[in-house]
Amino acid sequence: MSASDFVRIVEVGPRDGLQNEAAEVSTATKIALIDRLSACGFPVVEATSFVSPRWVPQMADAAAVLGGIARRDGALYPVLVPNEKGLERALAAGVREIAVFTAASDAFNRRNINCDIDESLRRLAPVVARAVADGLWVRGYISTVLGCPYQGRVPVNDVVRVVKALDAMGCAEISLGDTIGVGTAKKARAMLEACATEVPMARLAVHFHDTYGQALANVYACLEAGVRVVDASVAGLGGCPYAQGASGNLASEDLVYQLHGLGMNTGVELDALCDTARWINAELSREPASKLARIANERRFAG
Ligand SMILES: CC(C)(COP(=O)([O-])OP(=O)([O-])OC[C@H]1O[C@@H](n2cnc3c(N)ncnc32)[C@H](O)[C@@H]1OP(=O)([O-])[O-])[C@@H](O)C(=O)NCCC(=O)NCCSC(=O)C[C@@](C)(O)CC(=O)[O-]
Repeated sequence: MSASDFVRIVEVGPRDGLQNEAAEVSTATKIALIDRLSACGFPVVEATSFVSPRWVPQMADAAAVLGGIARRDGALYPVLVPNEKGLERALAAGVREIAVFTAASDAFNRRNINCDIDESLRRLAPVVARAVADGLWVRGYISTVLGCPYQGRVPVNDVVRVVKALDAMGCAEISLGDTIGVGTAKKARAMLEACATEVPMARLAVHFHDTYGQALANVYACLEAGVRVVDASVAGLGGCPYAQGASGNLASEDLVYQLHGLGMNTGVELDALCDTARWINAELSREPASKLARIANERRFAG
């Protein structure tokens, strides 16, 4: 990997991070979080999701959140969309970027979206087709790429099959999610490389949860394999409501520290990000899950 490479970080905290919070987070706090992350320089901030509020009540205010944010020129603000109803709501809210999602495991999909993989692909095809026809940027997520909380091991071929299906549908980017953070570096790299035999590496992203403390090592292995899009969540917020035991995402500030230390560019301002991590931790009355947010003078050794 070349030191000067740009790594595009997709900041998923306002969606993946907050969706699992038990206590209701106010719309004002969600808006302030997105605006602060925009100001840190993230090129992509996943803002919210237009899923069923019966399933994920925390995201019920999606339209109000989008209506309140200050969009930074050039930044993308995708939202999760599970079905045609979600797309209708997102379009009505003026969304220009969406993310659809499925999994490499039937068992997880049934808990998360109430259908198996094949049915999810049938449902998503018209959603993606319409979004692409309307000129929207569409990202596809695949959960459980390195293990499923219900099924256990997930064969790489099952991941590759779903990658091919999302690519054929028209997804511009496909994010490979280790939903429960069980992956290790060698397996993560092998899975990514298998996917890259079907879809160019430039259109693949990696999305690690840090449940087993492997996320940064997995990112490093995948950077060596050529990936340049990495998902992360400020303060390591997160966890999936339908994957018990899944801890937060890889913390954005720990990732930025790593990437800048490797000489890579992200466009993200680390001090402002650490301030934002401390701020959202205080708002949510949480202890920082990231290493960086615990350190007062993170800048001294950065870069
Ligand atoms: C997919 C469904 C809707 C199926 O849910 P269902 O119950 O099978 O669907 P339904 O069509 O029978 O709808 C049930 C009710 O929800 C309504 N509804 C239906 N759709 C919508 C919508 N879009 N917006 C608003 N309302 C909606 C619908 O109108 C109906 O309302 P009722 O008539 O009963 O009052 C549901 O299972 C769902 O919303 N699941 C989302 C779960 C979720 O958000 N999980 C977290 C995101 S995935 C994730 O975090 C992983 C990721 C991406 O980060 C990567 C990784 O780490 O792995």
